[in-house]
Order: sequence, then C-alpha cells, then structure tokens
Amino acid sequence: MTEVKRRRRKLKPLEEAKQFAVLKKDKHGLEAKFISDFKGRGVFSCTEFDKGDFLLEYRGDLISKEECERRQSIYHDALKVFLFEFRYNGKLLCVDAARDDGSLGRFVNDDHINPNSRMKTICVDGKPHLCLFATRNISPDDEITYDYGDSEWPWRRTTLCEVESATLEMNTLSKSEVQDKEKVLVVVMFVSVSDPSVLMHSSICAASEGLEKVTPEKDQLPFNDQDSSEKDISPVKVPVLNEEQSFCAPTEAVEEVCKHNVATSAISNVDKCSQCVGPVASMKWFGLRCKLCSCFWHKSCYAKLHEWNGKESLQEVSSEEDELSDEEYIPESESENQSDSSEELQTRPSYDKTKLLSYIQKAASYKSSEAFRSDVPAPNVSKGKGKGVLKAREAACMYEESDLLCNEEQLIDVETDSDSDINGEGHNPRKQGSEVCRSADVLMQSPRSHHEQDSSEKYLNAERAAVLRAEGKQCG
Ligand SMILES: C[S@@+](CC[C@H](N)C(=O)[O-])C[C@H]1O[C@@H](n2cnc3c(N)ncnc32)[C@H](O)[C@@H]1O
Repeated sequence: MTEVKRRRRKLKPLEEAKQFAVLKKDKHGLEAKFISDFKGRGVFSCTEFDKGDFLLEYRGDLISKEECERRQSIYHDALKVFLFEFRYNGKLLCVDAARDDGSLGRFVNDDHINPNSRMKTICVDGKPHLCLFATRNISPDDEITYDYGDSEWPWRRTTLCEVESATLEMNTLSKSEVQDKEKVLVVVMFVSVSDPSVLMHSSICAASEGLEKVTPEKDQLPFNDQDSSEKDISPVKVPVLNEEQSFCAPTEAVEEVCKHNVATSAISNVDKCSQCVGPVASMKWFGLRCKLCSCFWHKSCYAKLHEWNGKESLQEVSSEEDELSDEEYIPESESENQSDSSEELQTRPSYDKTKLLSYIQKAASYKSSEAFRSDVPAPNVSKGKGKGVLKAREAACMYEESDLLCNEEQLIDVETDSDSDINGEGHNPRKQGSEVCRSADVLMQSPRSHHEQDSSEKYLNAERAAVLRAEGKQCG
C-alpha cells in the first residue's frame, strides 16, 4: 500500500484517472483494480478480513507439467504469468488462469516482504484447489498479496545497489536522478529487462518454504465436507521453471507455432501489441487477438507483420468497432469479460479452417463425460459434439463456489519442490493428464451466472480450450 500511495501522488492526470478504477468485484468483499502500468492490476479488500479467513481461489485449468510446458511454448508472454506451478502429492501440476473467467485469483500480486495472505491447496475429490487465506487481519482498501516464492522476480530488484550498477551501465543518469525513487523503478525496469512488458512474462512458481499447516474454521472454507483425504506435502526449495524458461518467449517462436486466428477485440491496457509493445496510455484499446495463442496486435501492426490488407477486413467488422481507431482511449473502466467483444474477421492471413475444425472435432470426440464434472448435466447436447462441449461448460459456469465440497483437514500448503515424491508415486503423464483435465473443468466455474457472461466470448474460450486439448492430446 505504501508504494501504491507513493506512486499515486506522482501520477500524471491520465494515470490518475484510470488508477484504482474498479475492474471487477466479487461477492466476498474483494475487487480487482488497476494499480499502475508497472504493476498492472491487483486485488483489494473492500471489507474486513480476519487472520485465517479464506479469501479466494486461484482458478483455472488444472494441467500436468507437460501440458504446462506445452502451453508455455505457445502462449504469448502476457499469458505466461498466469501459469501457477506447484507440487501436489509428489506430482508437478499447474493451474493455468490465462483465460479470464471473471475470478480474481489471477490478479493477486506478489509481496515477499510483508504479504497478508498465503496460498494453500485444498483437496476436493482428490483434486487440488489453490486457495488464498489471510495471514493477518486485513482492512478495507488493503491490497491482497502473497509471496510468490523465493525466485528472483524482476519487480523485486529495486535495491539502491542494483540501481547504482544500472546507472553505471547506462551511464545516463545523474546521482540526483537515481535518488528519485520514482525513477529508480524505471531504471530497474529498463536495466533488468530490455522490454518492460517482460515483467509480465514469468510463470508463477509458488514456494511455501517454512509454511505451517493451517486449519481454518469450517465456515471459512469455500467448500463443504466431502471426501477427506489429507495430503502431506513437503516445502518448496527450487522453482519449477528457471527464469530463462519462464521469461524467454520470442515472438518469432509464437509465430511459428501458431497459425493465428484473429478477431477484433477490446483489449486491456496491460496486454500489449506483440509487435510494437504499445499502447501505454489507453485503459482499453481495440485491436486484434489471436483466439489460439492470445497474442494481441494493433491492426496496423498485424497488417505490417503479415503483409495483410487490414482495410479489407475492417469493412467486415461491426460498425461499432469501425468507429474506433486502434489506439483510441476508452474512458469507461469495466470488466473485461463484459466488454471483450470478439468478432471474427472474415479475412485472415493464414487461417487454416480445415485444421481448426479437425482440432475441434478431435477435442469433441474425447470422452466428454470424463472431461467435465460428472455431476454437471450437459443440457441440450445436440447436433455437433462441439456444441455439447459448450453446453457442458455453460452448465459448469452456473455452479457456485459453495457447490464444491471439502473437509477442513484437506487444507495443505502449496509447494513446488521438484525433488520430493512423498507418496513414492511415479510420474504418469497420461493418467495424470486425464485426471487433471477432468478436474480442470471442475475449476472452470465463473462466479457470474451464465446469463451475465457474453456467450460468444464463452464459445470462443471453449473453442480455444478445445483446440489446446486436441493439440495436447492430454485428455484422452
Ligand atoms: C498473476 S499476475 C498478477 C496480476 C497482474 N498484476 C496483472 O495485472 O495481470 C503476475 C504478474 O503481476 C506482476 N506483479 C506481481 N507482483 C508484482 C509486484 N509486487 N510488483 C510489480 N509487478 C508485480 C508481474 O508482472 C507478474 O508477472
């Protein structure tokens, strides 16, 4: 909070205007707000929480280590930050929260000095859920933070020593400039990484060294009693992925892997154009998003990149979007889900429709009953199996948090130690893959009702997930 308040005083008018605009609010007294271009969004309390209270779940697809690595290789850097790797029962797993499902867990920032919460795993039906609990009393307006672990995260490099060496290297700043704390941040960003957006590129490798086991009151848990099976997990010592793997994401590699399938989209200002890494000022901007790899571009940048005649396609998008230029500032602060209109373009540079269709068909032909919650009916599953996938997801989205059940003794610290295998279980990717994919859909619930969510966006998300599954062959 201190940093936030300090930064707030020095903000320019536009920054000031967009800072702390509420982006999302949940019903449990938390909300996501934009903090700064440097830190992005964060989660803030809008009520009192007591030490030990459950705060939120880090929701997303529960995937295997192999699938995590695969997604890392195709994801845009801005999405990699949502891959949360942890060790559970001797297995390396990952929760991928890249898809914005409306939940707030994906926006919680790191604080290794004075965090106010801690991540634990809660076992439900043998599947881990990452849940955040308050480690001290939290007041309204406090930012919720936890310790991402003992990696050298770039944003932690704000010591004077680093700044001084940065100054020497750059040989451009005077001593007095370095003493300005506001500039210190910029210097560190500039020296630590050549591209500031790389700050958003690291996977979260959760560490929980020295964490004690916590047993909260039953009513503090997001789940009710069911299927108690306590897991003992050793603490983390090494991050699962080293920085090189986590931070290395050349655009060229993404280009090679993905035959982009772009759609016009309202894009959050923390997501930058893959080509020019802009814009820096808009709250939201209109551009193109690849539905497969989730790269973003200005239309003009994309056109240049692919020698594509953007104008031709622009005629085919909705008139509402025609009125907006690429970098146009959109003053309203709103939930991304609400505003993310994804209208597919008719003309695409390298879109292989047959291939995409075959991916979706492959995905649909998986045992869908296994791939989704067994207790979630898939109403009106008719015609194409692809549609069935969508319906099942919609049904899953209707479930509330309280529909998931868990015993209080199922609470376990999150750890990412790759050395230990407590239960002596061998790593079985295939079995694990099918297990985790089913579980992934348990986790894919939205706190909003399915009526509130834009159905076309949900379809696109389901489609993208189907493509990812088909490519990964993890859910067979
Ligand atoms: C899971 S995301 C958290 C939400 C993120 N702020 C956003 O707006 O999407 C992790 C990313 O947030 C940023 N972040 C987290 N903690 C931070 C901190 N203490 N200072 C600056 N940036 C931070 C980093 O870019 C990191 O890669």
